[in-house]
Amino acid sequence: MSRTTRIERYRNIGIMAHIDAGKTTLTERILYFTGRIHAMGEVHTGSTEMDWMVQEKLRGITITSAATTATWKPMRGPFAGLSHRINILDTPGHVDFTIEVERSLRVLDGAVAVFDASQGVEPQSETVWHQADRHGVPRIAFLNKMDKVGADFAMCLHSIRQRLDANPVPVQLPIGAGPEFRGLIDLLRMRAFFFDEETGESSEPREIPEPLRAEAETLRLRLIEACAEVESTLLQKYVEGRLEDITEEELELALRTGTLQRQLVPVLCGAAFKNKGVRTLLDGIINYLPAPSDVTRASRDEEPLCALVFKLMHDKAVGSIVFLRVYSGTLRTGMTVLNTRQQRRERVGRLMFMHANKREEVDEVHAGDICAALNLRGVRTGDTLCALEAPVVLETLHFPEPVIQLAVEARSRTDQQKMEEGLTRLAAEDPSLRVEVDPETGQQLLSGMGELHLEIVVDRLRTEYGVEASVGQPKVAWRETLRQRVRQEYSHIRQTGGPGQYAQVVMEVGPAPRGSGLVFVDETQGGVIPKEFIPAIEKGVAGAMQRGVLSGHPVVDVEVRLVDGKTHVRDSTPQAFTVAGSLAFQEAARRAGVQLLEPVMDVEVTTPEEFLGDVLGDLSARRGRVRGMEGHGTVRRISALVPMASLFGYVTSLRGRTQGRASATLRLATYEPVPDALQASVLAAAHP
Ligand SMILES: Nc1nc2c(ncn2[C@@H]2O[C@H](COP(=O)(O)OP(=O)(O)OP(=O)(O)O)[C@@H](O)[C@H]2O)c(=O)[nH]1
Repeated sequence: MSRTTRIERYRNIGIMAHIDAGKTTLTERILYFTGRIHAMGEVHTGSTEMDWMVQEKLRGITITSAATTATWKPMRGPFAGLSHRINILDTPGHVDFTIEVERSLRVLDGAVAVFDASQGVEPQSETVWHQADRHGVPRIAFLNKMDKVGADFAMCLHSIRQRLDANPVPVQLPIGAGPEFRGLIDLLRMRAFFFDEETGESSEPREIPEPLRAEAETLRLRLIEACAEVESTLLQKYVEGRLEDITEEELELALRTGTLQRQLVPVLCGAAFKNKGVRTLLDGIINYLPAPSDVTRASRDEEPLCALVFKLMHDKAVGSIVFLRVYSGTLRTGMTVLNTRQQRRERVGRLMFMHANKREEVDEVHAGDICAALNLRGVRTGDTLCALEAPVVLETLHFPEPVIQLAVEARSRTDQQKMEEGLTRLAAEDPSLRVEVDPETGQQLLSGMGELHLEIVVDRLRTEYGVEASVGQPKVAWRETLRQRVRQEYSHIRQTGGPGQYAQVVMEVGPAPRGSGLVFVDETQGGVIPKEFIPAIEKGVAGAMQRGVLSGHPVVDVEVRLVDGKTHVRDSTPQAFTVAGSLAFQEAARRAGVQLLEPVMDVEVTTPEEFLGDVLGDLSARRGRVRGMEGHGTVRRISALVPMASLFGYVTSLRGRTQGRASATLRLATYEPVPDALQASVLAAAHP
């Protein structure tokens, strides 16, 4: 099957938002308007097409970023009347699932940021916005819930400017707000549209209502100014005062250029729930967000294949599903490709497009496509698949560090096996979940991004794998690092019976800056240790760091300088040097002194003013340091740094003390040294 839609007419987009801003409802309406589904699901009845996993239905929140495809012909703008293909990557709004946001951002070309118009920018949208900044993703903003009491267009623009440091440029002005939200003024055409209350469809264009004329004109001028900063021809007309010569097309194109260059963010609004503003948003997606060919020049079908694996999923019926974004070339079933990261060849089995929980099988996919492949066995998230003759490695995904740990134990021997299998699959799907076995207790240890994250893993073990597990108390995922620099000599010599082992190393071991992991430098001279043994030594050090020295938690941020060593002609082997590296490091770490580090979270609490004192008192009792506070109406937003160790159950306790009216988001800010008294008690608990 050859390409059906030209690559210039693709839009690979994500929809990002704070939890409850209406992302699922909006996605659903988009699928409805683009003819993909015929019945509209409602989130509260648990029937939406995107939220298809059981837990998602039960909890009403979006966990998995499913990819889905839709077709849209914009009514107006430079692409009017042309059929476009929109691939939507759903991204969750909850902070415990940043990995999902991160992997979507890695493969999408543009995004719609959805805000609750009565709230403005909320903490999680801020986090996701900055993640998108890091990935250089062009965005448009959609102010949803304009029908809600308290919806405030001007407040939202202000908060986008202030909190996101962005340049919001409204292309619409709402007519009324809250229950009075009746229509939109199109600031490019300077016409008004009114909604049908039943269907949400807009009327024929009309005159702008007199009371809104002045505001519309001010905003249009603001729009022209923003476009003039992007396009010099517009600037000319603007400075010469020839505003009436500026055409709608010129403005559309300047808005597109400005969005692609990330100089501005077009702002649209509506109420997804009532179908209001969804069609104009779809037009906006096509008109302002980039095609794959705007982002990567080489994205052509004739180029050699290059694709990124951004997600793995296990499906009971078909087995492992690998989600791919094709950057260039064509991928066909039966083709052999190279997985450059794993250094192995893969034969491509079945290929398909995913429409939420339905699948469309195809025999080839092209540059720009987001698709799923079955039975690619050795593939991991972040791998690159490419043509055998043109190997490349794409930058992999950034996996967040886990902050908490949970021991789980199967209730029976048969469950044990099912649990191991289930955990292996869940960890393959979710690289932010780590699974290991506690060497002392033999229990499975799960490490993850937060309490909710691990709760869901345990829940999935039960519902998808039928495993009843006993779950321990969640613990902090501590880290160790070294207190000072030491010089360490170590000889590993075994010469009794059989082939001997001989390896001697001399290294300087000490702390390295936060976030550097292991910095290993070979400074040996004159070939005292042959080059082929150096990686073996590094492997030994890395293994010892992973196992930890005092508490069984990994050692991080260490510099190791290999300065000297000795070999034996017959008895020196890579294995002997790995052992020497490992034991030298352990000895050095003990002498240098181990400092326990703890994850410190960035906590953002939104609370009604009346609970402010109580919330602050509680944060300080939890060793929290308040960094900032701001108010919006009677609602206060507090930002604080709090150690993970004192945050267990925080969200539940916060709800309890504020009658369910305050909310909080937590994300890892940094690792900090643990106070000595606490370190002593953690170590005592590790070695009772
Ligand atoms: N008043 C009003 N409510 C809306 C609108 N859109 C969505 N909602 C409601 O807001 C709530 C949250 O909507 P969702 O679509 O689940 O939000 P979400 O952002 O997908 O939430 P998560 O998946 O949990 O991140 C639901 O109760 C919706 O019915 C709207 O336009 N107006």
